[in-house]
Amino acid sequence: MPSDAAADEADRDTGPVAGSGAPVILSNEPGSFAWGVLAERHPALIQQVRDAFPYGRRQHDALDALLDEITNGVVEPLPRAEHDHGTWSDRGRGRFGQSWFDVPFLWAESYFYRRLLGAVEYFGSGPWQGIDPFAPFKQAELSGTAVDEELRALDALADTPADQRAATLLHAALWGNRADLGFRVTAAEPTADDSADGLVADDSALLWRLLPAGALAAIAVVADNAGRELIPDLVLIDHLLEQRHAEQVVLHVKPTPYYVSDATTSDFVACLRRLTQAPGEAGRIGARLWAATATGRLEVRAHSFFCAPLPYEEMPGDLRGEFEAVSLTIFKGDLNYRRLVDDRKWDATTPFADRTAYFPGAVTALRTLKSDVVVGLARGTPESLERSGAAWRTSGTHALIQVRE
Ligand SMILES: O=P(O)(O)OC[C@@]1(O)O[C@H](CO)[C@@H](O)[C@@H]1O
Repeated sequence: MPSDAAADEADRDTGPVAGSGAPVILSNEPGSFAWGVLAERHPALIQQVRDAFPYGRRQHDALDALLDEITNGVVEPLPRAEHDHGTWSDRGRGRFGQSWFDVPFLWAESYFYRRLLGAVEYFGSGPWQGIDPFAPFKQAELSGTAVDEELRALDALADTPADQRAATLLHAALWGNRADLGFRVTAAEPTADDSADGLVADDSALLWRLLPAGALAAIAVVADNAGRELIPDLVLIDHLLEQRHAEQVVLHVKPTPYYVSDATTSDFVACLRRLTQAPGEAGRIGARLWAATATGRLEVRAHSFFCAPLPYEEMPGDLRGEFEAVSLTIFKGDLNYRRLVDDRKWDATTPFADRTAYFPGAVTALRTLKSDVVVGLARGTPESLERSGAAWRTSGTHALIQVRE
């Protein structure tokens, strides 16, 4: 569990203040994507969590109160007794007392997950301490037959040439980002057909140029979802280590449950175990990764800033130092993208390099589009996507690979 001191530290040393010039995304436009998350997904999620555990009276009352607050009330501060009361008092200055719909979307979602964990006594000192309210959903996905099939498919890849395998594994990790259980609370899962021609930006050639085989670089991977996203991420990491694109990989996960399916250390362990227990190539990959953790070639870290409601431009000095120390950082997923470029209504052709100029080193985003923010598109692309009439920004049918050297 993160200490209050660590989170305080993360917030104190904040570096330059994040971008300006485009309006911050709020959730107060009925019918907008952000509005739907607060008005529909969050209440549905409270119900799902309530149904998934034999919680006691106190927890049911707390969930009722949270539901009432997010639908009819205003943002309330954390109770004084909470270990991170001070941290969130600072983060929430100017936000408490407002409607949840009128504060920045990124902040509201993040605080919602903190409050949900509070309601189920995740941070308490009693018997529910550390019980992940999303664990049943993550476990069901990880033990499902879809994962069996995905692991079996690795056998066919074992003998393909390394560059072809690299491209396939990169795409598997990219599209694995559709496997987001929060996204599935209300939206239908996109079908395989939806992804045909779905790349709106593809800097993969530059990515491989930055990672030549034999370069023995250190790489950071900022994970997103567990299960059907983290497994292809781990398979890609194994490939990078095996082919000596990287000598060391640091995998950054969340310190506490977040956005339903975001990967924590427990989820990393569960995914690695799933791989090692699989037959064939998947099992061999799992064994190699397990051994890599013991030698330090694969290291897992869980900085408190990964659950902060802030853009990465405001990252604390120690995390900045970690990214400075590697040759490339790969950010997985939609939330990481929102935090990387800042959750604002940017013109979609704003260069990705401009929005990430503050980042201390080369950076890559592998993301399926599941919220309104996007940058780095070629001129004319946003217009032609709009003409298609599809919900290309938010439905997970489109994806991007963006790189800044
Ligand atoms: O980071 P991820 O897992 O790719 O996506 C997180 C996400 O589902 O959560 C938010 C809605 O709750 C959206 O911004 C986004 O679609």
